[in-house]
Amino acid sequence: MKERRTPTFSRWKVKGSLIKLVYFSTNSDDSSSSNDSLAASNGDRGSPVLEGKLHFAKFETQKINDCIDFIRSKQLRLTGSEQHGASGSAKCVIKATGGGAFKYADLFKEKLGISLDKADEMDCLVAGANFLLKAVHPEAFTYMGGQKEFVKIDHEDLYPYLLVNIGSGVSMIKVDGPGKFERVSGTNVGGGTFWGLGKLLTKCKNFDELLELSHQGNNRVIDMLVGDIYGGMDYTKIGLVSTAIACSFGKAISDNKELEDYKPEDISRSLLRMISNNIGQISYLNALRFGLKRIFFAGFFIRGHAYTMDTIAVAVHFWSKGEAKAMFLKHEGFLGALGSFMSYEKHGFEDLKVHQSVQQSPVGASLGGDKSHDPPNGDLNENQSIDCSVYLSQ
Ligand SMILES: Nc1ncnc2c1ncn2[C@@H]1O[C@H](COP(=O)(O)OP(=O)(O)O)[C@@H](O)[C@H]1O
Ligand SMILES: CC(C)(COP(=O)(O)O)[C@@H](O)C(=O)NCCC(=O)O
Repeated sequence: MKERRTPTFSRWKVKGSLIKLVYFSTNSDDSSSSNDSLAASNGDRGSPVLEGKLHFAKFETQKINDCIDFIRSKQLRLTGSEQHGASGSAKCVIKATGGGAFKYADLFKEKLGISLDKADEMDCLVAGANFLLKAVHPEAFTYMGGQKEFVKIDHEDLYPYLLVNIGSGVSMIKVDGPGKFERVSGTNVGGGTFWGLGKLLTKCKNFDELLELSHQGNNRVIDMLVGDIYGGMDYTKIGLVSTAIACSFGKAISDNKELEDYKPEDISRSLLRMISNNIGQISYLNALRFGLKRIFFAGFFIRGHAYTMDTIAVAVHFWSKGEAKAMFLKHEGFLGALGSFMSYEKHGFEDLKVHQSVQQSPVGASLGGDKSHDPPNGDLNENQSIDCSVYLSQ
């Protein structure tokens, strides 16, 4: 497929984290036609419509030049609406949200001649989540006992829900409808904490290495379990089995060991368990606070990693006594970027309609798809595209 100059947007984050990019390309590979006549046809609503695909890519922020090269090579920018005269401007614009939209505005202007049009981060997260939950199937899934089960979302019964976005920090948002939400809580112990502490404690050089280590580790080497405290017994009266973690990293107090004496994989696993469990617990408490039964977890901390999802799901199940359900999203890390895309509305994009098949893009379609480092159970969702139509304002 030949990709064309298309409406696109991206989300930039500060150093050490990720840049997420979502862009649209038209289906046709007839490079001799102009984009305008080629891509636009009339939808059944009478609006001009572009048939194509949404693509997802991510780049480590430290490799921002790769991202710039990618955007340049694909000639990504807002063109669809310009050509329909909706914006009335020939200015090159891409939508951006998050801290990077401020931090990298000058760089994008200088290197690509592109202006970053900033969109509010919480608005974008919610718009992205609502879009995915309503338009894309399969998208949401539960994870229990190593089993992933996709959930069909009833559009009439979607709201209210709790959205927990685990990025560098964690935001917890009660969503009541399209554009109707409140950020009810958050925690500063999030994905950045796992990566930052993990880096210090294990000397890992990249996030995927740290995640991979956690896969092989044993947290019981460092964590103090209920059984360690009560001579191998459960504390049945308060509902704690002997294998429950009583105190993360607790064994390090009395082990008489130095950091070097612990295996990096055990440290990584304890850390991942500690942070995931804590997020699961705070999320449940907020769900309880507002009587919410469904909690959707997103953000790139998750990375489709089995152990992370299992810990979060077990925490929610345990604390809610099975009343609340943790759900995860296939496009977990792209909510903000997707929400940015939805905000092109003001530039003449009326609607985005998804065709129900999710396709695998050819390998290499995304420079950001650093496949070699993806964790064993992770979804390679940046390599997936979604067939869709973009309706343009008349
Ligand atoms: N390749 C990666 N490099 C750095 N962090 C990663 C990577 N993959 C996943 N992460 C995790 O994702 C977190 C950032 O999540 P993200 O959804 O991108 O949030 P944000 O950019 O809004 O802070 C990091 O703190 C880290 O825990
Ligand atoms: C400030 C943020 C919204 C930024 O989003 P992020 O880049 O972490 O995805 C987030 O880090 C956050 O919600 N932190 C928790 C702050 C708190 O409630 O304590």
